[in-house]
Amino acid sequence: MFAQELVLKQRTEILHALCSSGSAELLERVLDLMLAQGELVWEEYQNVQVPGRALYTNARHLLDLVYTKGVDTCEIFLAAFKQVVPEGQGTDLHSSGCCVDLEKKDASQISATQTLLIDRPSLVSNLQDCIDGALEALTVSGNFTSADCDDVQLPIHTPSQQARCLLDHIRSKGESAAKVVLHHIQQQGSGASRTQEKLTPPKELFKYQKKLSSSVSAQSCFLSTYGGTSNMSLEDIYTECQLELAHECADAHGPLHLEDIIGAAGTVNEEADTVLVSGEAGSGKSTLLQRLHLLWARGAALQEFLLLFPFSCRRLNSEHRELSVQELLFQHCCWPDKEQEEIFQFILDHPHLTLFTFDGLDELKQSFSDEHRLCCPTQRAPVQILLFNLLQGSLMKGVWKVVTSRPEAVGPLLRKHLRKEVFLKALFTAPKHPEECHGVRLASGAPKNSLASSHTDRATIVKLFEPQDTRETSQKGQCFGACLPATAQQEQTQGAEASAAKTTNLQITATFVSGLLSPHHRSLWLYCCPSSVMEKRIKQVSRCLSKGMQKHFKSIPQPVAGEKKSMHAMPGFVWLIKCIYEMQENRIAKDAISKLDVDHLKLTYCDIGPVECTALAYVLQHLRRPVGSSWTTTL
Ligand SMILES: Nc1ncnc2c1ncn2[C@@H]1O[C@H](COP(=O)(O)OP(=O)(O)OP(=O)(O)O)[C@@H](O)[C@H]1O
Repeated sequence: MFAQELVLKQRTEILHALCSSGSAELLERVLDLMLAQGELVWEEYQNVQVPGRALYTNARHLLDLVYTKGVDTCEIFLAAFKQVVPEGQGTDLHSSGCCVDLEKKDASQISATQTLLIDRPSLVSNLQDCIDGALEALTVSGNFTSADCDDVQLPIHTPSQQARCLLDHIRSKGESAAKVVLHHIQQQGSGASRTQEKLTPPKELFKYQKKLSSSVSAQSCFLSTYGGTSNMSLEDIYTECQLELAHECADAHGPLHLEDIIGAAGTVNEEADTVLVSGEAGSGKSTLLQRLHLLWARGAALQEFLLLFPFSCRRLNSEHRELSVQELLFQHCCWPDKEQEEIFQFILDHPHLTLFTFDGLDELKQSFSDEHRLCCPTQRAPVQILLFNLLQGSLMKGVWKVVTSRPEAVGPLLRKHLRKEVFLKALFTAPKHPEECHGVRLASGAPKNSLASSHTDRATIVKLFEPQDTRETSQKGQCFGACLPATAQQEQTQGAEASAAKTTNLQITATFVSGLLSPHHRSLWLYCCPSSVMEKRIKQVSRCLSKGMQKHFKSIPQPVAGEKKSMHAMPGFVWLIKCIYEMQENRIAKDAISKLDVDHLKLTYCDIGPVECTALAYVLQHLRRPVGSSWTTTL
């Protein structure tokens, strides 16, 4: 009760101490402390701090509020008052000995938005020195508009009021804005001292940053299915994956998150700037990178980087010109409309604000070598040489690089240039929507066609591919088409209404099963069915594939007079070819293709990638006339 009485009895003195200077600073600092302690909720704070109202009125309002909230709040108020108002300013409160100590709450386990509240008093003081930089970072990341900046920078605001106003705006912007500003303040504390520089990006850089992030966002918001036949929103299907540091690390607590890929945990070489994300085939490396790109472009992660340049090693293979790093960045990722030199110079001057990602190092035609050294960013060289020099840091030292690869493609030569390595482990994760097979990994670290673990209940896998309605058999029919007996074909007709997504899933399953039937994997079946049954199934499937092919060939229209007979490979044909390839039985390939009688096979517009090419080569080598004067393959 004592604290409450003091607030009442010393009201005049408290008001005088807080307001007599005419500046709102003391009152605002008391409010900061009370917010940080959780003694005032946001609405109460706003009710006290009414802009344009007399300072004394605001202070009176606070005293009324504190008094009505009770003795605990009064104690916290008095503690805040003592901390803010210098001793001997007309009150006896400093000697009253009635108040509690203000606690510093633990901000390590909470969100960035909560941290802004809990650390408000110190953030207000830290921000005063870097308001401009913080506003720039918030604008560049797309969290603040120029109107927000104008609000903060109103000439009537003192520097501390600008800081408070900025924090208040961030509250309405959410977690990503809070992270940006916290990171910025942290950089000013540690990063700025590292470089002893003030960040002054040229105007044109902001425009370029905007163009780059919108192009990265557009590239990364859809994910192709593994079969490459359709696109789905990454946001809808993305499932968190399991990451693990390659090296034991004392400071790693709890699961690793996407952003930890760039974090300090697991660092083995402080001097290196390249992080390797390794994982088996199909474990989700490209998808993870795509997710990182999308989060960055939307301002939700990696906001410490102003620029992010995504590269695909597969695509780099087809770049046959010699390029400089500048040309590589601008021609392969995003072209600056103006001031290219100025923008590139900014990147060179602030390498730690740029991130390069290279997806699929294992797909690069050349394996990593550090023989050909290059350190001049304007010197031209083959792109592989540029890439190797970027990874080892002889070019663009200080720029962060994240590279993904299957583990077998990373040798000791590259390993010595790695800052750290993170393993991507596949998870058995249920998809967000039952009809999607995305997000389902069948085995951690297993090859695509081994059983796309013993810990998994087989029924779970089967269930994931099950259609959700009663037309189950009919949809199976879609997948195996001509392979089924007449009754099933009837059902297939009904199944034609089933969605394309389900068909794709079933096709992937069938391709997967074909792989399991290959001589290499056949032994795996022995755990679940006797070999006589297996043999029967293999015959059945090869008959089905052969029939499927014949049916396809029969549908090829006869040539018009005077023209060669030609066939356009349709997705169904390519799928059958892939199944035959997966089965790895020459006999089936030979049998299936023996009756193909066309002079011209067109492969345009049917999504032929490296996997499809390999499968086509495997099967088409058995053509009766594989290369002939009348044979043309258009790719
Ligand atoms: N996190 C995820 N959430 C949902 N689906 C995913 C996820 N990761 C992967 N997938 C699915 O698995 C497929 C294969 O993933 P991805 O291409 O990323 O693997 P990868 O490790 O890069 O394979 P590779 O080594 O063959 O290049 C994707 O097309 C996608 O359908």
